Formats: sequence, structure tokens, C-alpha cells
Amino acid sequence: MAERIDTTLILGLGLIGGSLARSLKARGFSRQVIGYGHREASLLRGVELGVIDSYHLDLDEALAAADLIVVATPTLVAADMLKQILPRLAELGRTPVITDVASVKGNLQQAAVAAHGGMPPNLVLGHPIAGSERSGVEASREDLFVNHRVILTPAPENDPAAIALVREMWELTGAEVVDMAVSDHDAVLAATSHLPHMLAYALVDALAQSPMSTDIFRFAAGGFRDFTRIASSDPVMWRDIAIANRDAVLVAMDLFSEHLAQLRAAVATEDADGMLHTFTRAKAARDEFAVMLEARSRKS
Ligand SMILES: NC(=O)C1=CN([C@@H]2O[C@H](COP(=O)(O)OP(=O)(O)OC[C@H]3O[C@@H](n4cnc5c(N)ncnc54)[C@H](O)[C@@H]3O)[C@@H](O)[C@H]2O)C=CC1
Ligand SMILES: O=C(O)C(=O)Cc1ccc(O)cc1
Repeated sequence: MAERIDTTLILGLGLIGGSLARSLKARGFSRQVIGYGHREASLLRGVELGVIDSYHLDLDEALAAADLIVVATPTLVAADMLKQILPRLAELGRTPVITDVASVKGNLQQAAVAAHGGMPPNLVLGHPIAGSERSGVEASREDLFVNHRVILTPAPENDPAAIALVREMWELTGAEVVDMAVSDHDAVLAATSHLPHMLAYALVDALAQSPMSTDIFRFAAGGFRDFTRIASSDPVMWRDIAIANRDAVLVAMDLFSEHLAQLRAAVATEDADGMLHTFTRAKAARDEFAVMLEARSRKS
């Protein structure tokens, strides 16, 4: 297949940037995939592992070479990155397509509007709903996005050709691309992704502080392991997400707190019917979700 573009630039070569680079290289999306980052060791490792073809430590050199830029740093760094690169590209007289992978979209939209005076036509924000509790280029995988969803939040100002390029890039990785409004994205992800991470961190931290923590962890069963896997995720990444999506995360945490308080009251008053009602309704919803997951994994 002919390459779609000449050069893809990944800014931030970690789990997601590295996985995207691997996938695009394997599928011949561009002639070359290059990296830029603040830690030369990760970029060198990326070249050694065949994740990228080469890298730049100078941002202007990297920007001058790119036809497509993918910002793949932690969420708050990504907002700073957009504020840096939009004026620098304007100075260089270049308009490559720009996209990102960050877990929150509202702060990036705001950063872009602040830097450019409106949404730049060549910037299409995106978010792959795929990943893990691991970080870094060593954890990157070529098949990470296969049969996973990628949400794009196109803006009315976007150039249709920019949207098409970003969509094609993700489809080539094996992902299913869906469009969403920025505010819907941030509310939905606050509920399904950001809240569970807050709960997992809070649960593990609460138990780790307990005087019985050694026994608690020694005798923990599979349920504890399943519930808490994501508490091994990168603390910087999740601090950034909680700050960037503060309002929606608070809404989700408050909703959960109300439900937990209701359940607490049912336990305290031995309200057997109340507990059974909650558990039965939750089990039905979880079982339905499991069927959806099963159908998706059969596609792969
Ligand atoms: N880990 C996951 O499962 C998922 C993460 N995301 C989002 O993707 C983005 C990247 O996450 P991961 O790949 O997991 O993180 P990571 O920690 O594996 O990679 C981040 C990369 O950004 C680089 N970086 C950090 N600060 C930088 C700076 N100031 N300048 C240049 N490079 C810098 C790091 O050196 C690293 O290579 C985050 O915004 C995250 O919210 C999205 C979907 C899933
Ligand atoms: O490890 C897991 O199960 C995840 O939930 C990974 C993940 C983390 C952040 C995202 O924005 C999307 C997916």
C-alpha cells in the first residue's frame, strides 16, 4: 500500500505514543515515524525497539519535518504543548495536521482556542479508549488499539481533510472511530474511566494506611485484584486527568458518594430488600456489559 503521508511525529513516546508508532509503522501509514520528547533515553530505546525511525531533541526541527503531529504526553503537558507548538508552526509557516490521545478533551480545546484565537482547522482532538495500568515505551504494543474505540471530537472549524486523515490513521490501527462533542466526552469518561480510577486509588490507599494492611493484602482474593488493578496506573497521568476534568470528575464522585451512602444506610439498618434491589439491578447492568465485551472480543 502507498504511504498516506511522509512523516508522522509523535510528541511523547510512552505507552500510547509508542503503541501508535508501532502500529503505524507496521501498517505503512507514513514513510517514517519520528519522535520528540524530553527524555532522550526513551527516544533512544524507541529506536532500538524499532518503535520509531529516528528522533529530534529540538522541537522546531521536529515540527519542521512533520506532516502529522500526535501529541501523546500526559494531559496537562499536552495543553502546554499545544500552546507551544501552535505559534511555532505559525512562525515556521507550516500547517501539518495535529491530533492527540489525551484522556480529557475540554482543557485541550481551551488551550488551543487560547493559543490560536479559535479552534485551528488542522487540529482534530482524539482519545483512544485503550490502554493499561502500565506506562512507557517498553510497555507499548502494536495491537493495542485493535477492536477498541477511538473517540474524535471534531470542531465545526476543522478542515474535513484533517478529520479524514486522523480518522484513517486510527482505522488503520484496527480501531473503531466514533465522533462525540467535547463536553459529552469529558462527562462520559469521567463516569466510566476517571471515577473508577479515583475509587481504586482511594480504596487501596485507605487499606494500605490501615494497621491491618499486611493481612488485608495477604488474604485479598481475585475480586480485590480485579477491582484495584488500575491503582497501579501512573500517578502523574491521573493527577493531570483529575485536574483537567475536575468538574465532571466531581459530578461522578458525588453521584457515587450518594449511592454509597444509600448502600451504607441499607447495611446499617439491615434493609435486606434494599440491598437485594441494588445488587440485582447492578448485576443485570454488569451482565449486560459483559455480553457487550464478549461480542467485541469475538470480533478480534
Ligand atoms: N495509559 C493509558 O491507558 C491511556 C492513556 N491515555 C492518555 O495518553 C497520554 C499518554 O499516556 P501514556 O502513554 O500512558 O503515558 P506514558 O507515561 O507512558 O508516556 C508519556 C510520554 O510523554 C513524555 N513526556 C512527559 N512530559 C513531557 C514533556 N514535558 N515534554 C515532552 N515529553 C514529555 C514522557 O517522557 C513519556 O514518553 C496521556 O495524556 C493519557 O491521559 C489515553 C488512553 C489510554
Ligand atoms: O487500564 C485500564 O483498564 C484503562 O482504563 C486504561 C485507560 C486509561 C486512560 C484512558 O483514557 C483510557 C484507557
